[in-house]
Amino acid sequence: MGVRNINSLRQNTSDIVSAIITDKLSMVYPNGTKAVDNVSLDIKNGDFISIIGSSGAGKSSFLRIFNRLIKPTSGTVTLLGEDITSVNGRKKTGVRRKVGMIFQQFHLVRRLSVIQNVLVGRLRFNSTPCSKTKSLCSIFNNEDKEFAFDCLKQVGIAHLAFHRADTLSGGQQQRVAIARTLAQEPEIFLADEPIASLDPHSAEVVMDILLKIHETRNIPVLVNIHHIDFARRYGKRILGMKQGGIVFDGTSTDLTEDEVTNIYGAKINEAFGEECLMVANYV
Ligand SMILES: Nc1ncnc2c1ncn2[C@@H]1O[C@H](COP(=O)(O)OP(=O)(O)OP(=O)(O)O)[C@@H](O)[C@H]1O
Repeated sequence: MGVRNINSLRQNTSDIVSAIITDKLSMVYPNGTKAVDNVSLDIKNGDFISIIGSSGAGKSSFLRIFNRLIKPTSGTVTLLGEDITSVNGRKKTGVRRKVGMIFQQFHLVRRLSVIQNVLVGRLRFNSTPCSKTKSLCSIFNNEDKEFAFDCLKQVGIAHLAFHRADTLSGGQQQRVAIARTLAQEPEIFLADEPIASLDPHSAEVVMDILLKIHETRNIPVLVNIHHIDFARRYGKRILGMKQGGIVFDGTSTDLTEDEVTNIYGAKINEAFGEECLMVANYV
């Protein structure tokens, strides 16, 4: 199957709200590397998307444009009805609040407790200046603290709230990162290789949580995943990236072996890596 035409997609799903629309989006790094190449897509609130592709295909760069961690070099991105292609300052901060993101390497403050890490997600709702002499918890009101606890409950680790972040397992730390993202009340959820460092069981727990977030909040979730089995199992829609372009846009049923071979080319082994085989044996 080829890339779906943006207009036909709009017609098919006209009753569902667009969360992200990209039009001829490209990203060329200063050294000349074209990471994203002319991508036009319509992403709906009802989308749970697995993005697959070999290392260097452009998956991370593509996601990072949506919370404006990087600025595209041409084309446009419309996010929740607003053109965010070139926003700066407060508007860019507003985009970062609306678009939550987790990463392979959790990015927690290791020496802080779990609940303090989650409260970091509330910082953008809090106007109290955070000085070195004030502890992080003291600048938040009870409502924020209850909210943070509730986020931890949603990822099943409220009992670990007062543990130091660096005493947790990788899977637990990723759940803290998800809770911190929930605390910012995102309208779009991005996950860049969220399970790449996790054991098979933890990987499944994390993917189940992301799916639940999508279903209960009706927000789009876009997940970069290296391995095909997870992408197929969880993605309601799968995007295949190759050399910065989208070469596949369809369901797991549409994703034939030929499509997988086309997406990964000579790097086909990346699609069925060791971790993936471990998971396949485990489930
Ligand atoms: N800051 C940067 N400066 C220059 N080139 C970059 C930069 N970041 C990424 N690239 C290049 O852009 C291309 C796309 O990289 P990107 O990380 O987006 O791909 P990816 O599919 O996410 O890869 P991986 O799965 O290995 O993370 C690659 O060729 C990469 O080397």
